[in-house]
Amino acid sequence: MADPIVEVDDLKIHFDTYEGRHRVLDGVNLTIEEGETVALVGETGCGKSVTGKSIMGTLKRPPAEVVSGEIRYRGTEVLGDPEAHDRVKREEMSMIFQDPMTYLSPVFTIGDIMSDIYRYSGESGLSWPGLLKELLGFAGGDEAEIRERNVELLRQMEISNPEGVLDKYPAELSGGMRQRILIAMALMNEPKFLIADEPTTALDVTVQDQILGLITERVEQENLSMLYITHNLGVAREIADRIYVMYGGNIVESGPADRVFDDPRHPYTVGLLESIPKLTGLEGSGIDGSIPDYTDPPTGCRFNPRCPAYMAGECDAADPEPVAVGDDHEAACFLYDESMTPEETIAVAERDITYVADDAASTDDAQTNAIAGEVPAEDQQ
Ligand SMILES: Nc1ncnc2c1ncn2[C@@H]1O[C@H](COP(=O)(O)OP(=O)(O)OP(=O)(O)O)[C@@H](O)[C@H]1O
Ligand code: NI
Repeated sequence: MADPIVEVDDLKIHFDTYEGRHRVLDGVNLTIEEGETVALVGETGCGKSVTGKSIMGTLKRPPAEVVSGEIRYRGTEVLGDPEAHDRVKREEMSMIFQDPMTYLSPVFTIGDIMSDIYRYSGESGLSWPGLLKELLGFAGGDEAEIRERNVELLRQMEISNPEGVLDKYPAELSGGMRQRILIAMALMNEPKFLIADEPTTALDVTVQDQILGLITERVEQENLSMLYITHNLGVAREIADRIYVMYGGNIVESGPADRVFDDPRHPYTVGLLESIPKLTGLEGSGIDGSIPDYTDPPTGCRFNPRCPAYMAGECDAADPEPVAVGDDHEAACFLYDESMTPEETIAVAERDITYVADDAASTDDAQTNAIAGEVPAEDQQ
């Protein structure tokens, strides 16, 4: 096993709002190893972005409050040490987002914005040309060389007319082009670790694949480690070495991508996967209940009100700890205990977890029982 690059340990994040206290992250544990691509999946509102922002150090505190936990980057605790976090962020991490327009100022050209990023990085004490020299091994650092470097970055993103694009304003470019530019910018500081938060969700289907291809190509070529946040289970399976499934602010299941998809053990994961064919076939159906109310979450396992394998007196009494259900495969569920063999856990999953059959998907009853949430709607885009 490679060394961990990022470790999240018992992360609890609450938000104080006028509606009350939102107990969102409820003890998240997550590890990303060197060179590994990890996908974080789950319905809308389950806490994926809050987790990503916590790791990136961009969560605003307040309203967010760290109730417990540690985040270690190559062994250095950063959650409680903003200076260390800033340094790591500047030198090693980058993030790409769903909506590039939020991060591209409309009044500057792409070339200007890219230059600004160098200047911002320069706040660490190095001048812009100095930083370039330092980071990119440039001998000089005059305007022409910097422009040259920007052109090269855009070319890596398969932008065919990089010179022209540098002189354009963000609004003059397509969504896909803007996302390519944002990825190029994210790679400017030569990060070692990338967080991608739904980077293709806002794009046309045909463009989604191209962007995903560009990201995975860069990740492979530069040997980056990546946390990829998505609703789209197909994408997660395609790109991830390991998957973390999140529900209501908890990691409910984790493991190698193939294992989690082929042998899901947590009732939530089972429902999530079963809801895919339904959703691609039937628009708007199969949606049931909702994620927990974070101001008043269910006691015990937060999934218990929606769970087909719910056991009264157990699931509502205590928080389930992750249990090994296979090789490097864990589920946080009272159906399993550590003494079981992987085969026994499969038998339990098959016996105790039953969702409504697909052919009943159009009835009201199925709608209240099936698990779908927003996941498939996003998959359809
Ligand atoms: N700034 C905030 N103030 C108050 N509550 C917040 C704030 N940010 C997030 N939350 C709470 O955290 C929950 C999880 O948000 P998060 O953005 O992490 O979900 P997500 O899994 O990324 O969803 P999506 O797939 O829609 O992006 C939200 O439902 C909301 O209740
Ligand atoms: Ni999100």
